[in-house]
Amino acid sequence: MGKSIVEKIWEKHVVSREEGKPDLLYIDLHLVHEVTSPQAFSGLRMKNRKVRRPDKTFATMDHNVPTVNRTQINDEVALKQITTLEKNCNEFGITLAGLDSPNQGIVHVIGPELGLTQPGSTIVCGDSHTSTHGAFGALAFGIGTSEVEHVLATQTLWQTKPKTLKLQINGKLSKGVTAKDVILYILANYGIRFGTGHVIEYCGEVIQNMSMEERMTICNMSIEGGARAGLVNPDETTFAYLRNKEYSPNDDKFEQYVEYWSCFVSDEDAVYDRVIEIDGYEISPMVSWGTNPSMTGKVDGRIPTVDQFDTELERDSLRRALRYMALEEGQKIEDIRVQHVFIGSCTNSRIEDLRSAAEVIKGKKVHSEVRALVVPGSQQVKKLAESEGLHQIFLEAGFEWRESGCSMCLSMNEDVVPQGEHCASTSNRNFEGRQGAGARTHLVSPAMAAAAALYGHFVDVRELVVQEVV
Ligand SMILES: CC(C)[C@H](C(=O)O)[C@@H](O)C(=O)O
Ligand code: SF4
Repeated sequence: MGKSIVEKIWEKHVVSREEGKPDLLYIDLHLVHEVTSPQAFSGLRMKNRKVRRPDKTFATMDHNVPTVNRTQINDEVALKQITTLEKNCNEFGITLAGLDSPNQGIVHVIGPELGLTQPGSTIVCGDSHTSTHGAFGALAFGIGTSEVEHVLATQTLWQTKPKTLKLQINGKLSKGVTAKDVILYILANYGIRFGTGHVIEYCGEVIQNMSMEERMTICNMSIEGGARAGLVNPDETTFAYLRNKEYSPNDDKFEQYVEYWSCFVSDEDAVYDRVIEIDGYEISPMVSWGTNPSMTGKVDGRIPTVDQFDTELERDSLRRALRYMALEEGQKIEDIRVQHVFIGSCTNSRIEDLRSAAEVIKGKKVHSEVRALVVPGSQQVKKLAESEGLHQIFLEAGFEWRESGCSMCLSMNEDVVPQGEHCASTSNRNFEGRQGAGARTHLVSPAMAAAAALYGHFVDVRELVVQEVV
């Protein structure tokens, strides 16, 4: 019987196994950020322990860094977390991409772009969106702060073997439909719990045709479907991306690595605990209208009505979400007005995301009632975008062009959506208060966010594409 990539990576990393207990897994890469690491380092210090593999540990600061005047940190908690991370990295000998580093950025953007994220490896970080790295065929998952301490001290982690879910996306995507729409469509159709206890293996023609950045967007949001992680089998696209990255294997060893990485690809006859198939042609540009990522619909559709649901629980959760969002049941999604647009986050802040938004707004102006921000995922993305002149396109249209970080994805810095206002956001979570107390988030693709910035409400980006051709 064949094996799936998850089983192959797992078997390669088990250090110790005992009947009835979780397995002890070896961890190849531990990524660290300022929010979930302070107590872990304090724990080490109290027990007088060292970091076992500082060379397999890499840190950056992203969650609460300012995106303007980066050296001027006004928030006390943020300042404390940032200086604590600097001190900890210094003391424990860990490489840090700090605020003055050209490699600084959102932890899930910089791992891949530096070539730290590699196929067949186990990757952890005290952050739920670690699933992003699965795009490279790595088993990558978020861990809690006590586990961060365990990994720092031992380079291993106790884990129960997850179940496997094969999610095959057949056919092609229509023009104007992006990776973000694919994952939002999946969440809209299967809910926020369908992946519980599983690692999702994304495959099929749509995934094969995607760039690494698109695959990252999909794997990133696996966690919103409850999954432990999400991944894609490594292929030529993966290997091409990894060539010449700072921490990728050198040229002379690269082919050997490609051979090694290829061993992890799922066997044709691999068996999965669950299989889901969807059709790429069915997917439209999507907009979330509610307070979790599954409360999402097609841009040319309507918000559901209460009588469409069978149980009182579902009807209640719809009513509650609509009350928070100040929207009506049955309302047309295109009629939802937005006052803010945020292009950024580990879901959609890479160069292809910025290019796709820039293409929509080029030569046009942001609507007079909209405030729009672009926050590149990393300093490298920012620099590349500037070398292509994308920042000019954004600035001329009336967008603000910021420094890299998590920013308005969770508003731990000063980038906050005011109470009661709506934001078209390329991030991954739309929970109550996520972008500020009383803020109302709508999850969309970068192209859809850009279009909303121009019109002040949601518009079907496919129609813009068609109009331009005509
Ligand atoms: C701060 C961190 C623990 C958190 C996470 O784990 O996801 C954050 O990144 C988020 O997106 O909500
Ligand atoms: S960008 Fe958002 S989702 Fe990603 S790590 Fe930062 S806060 Fe979490």
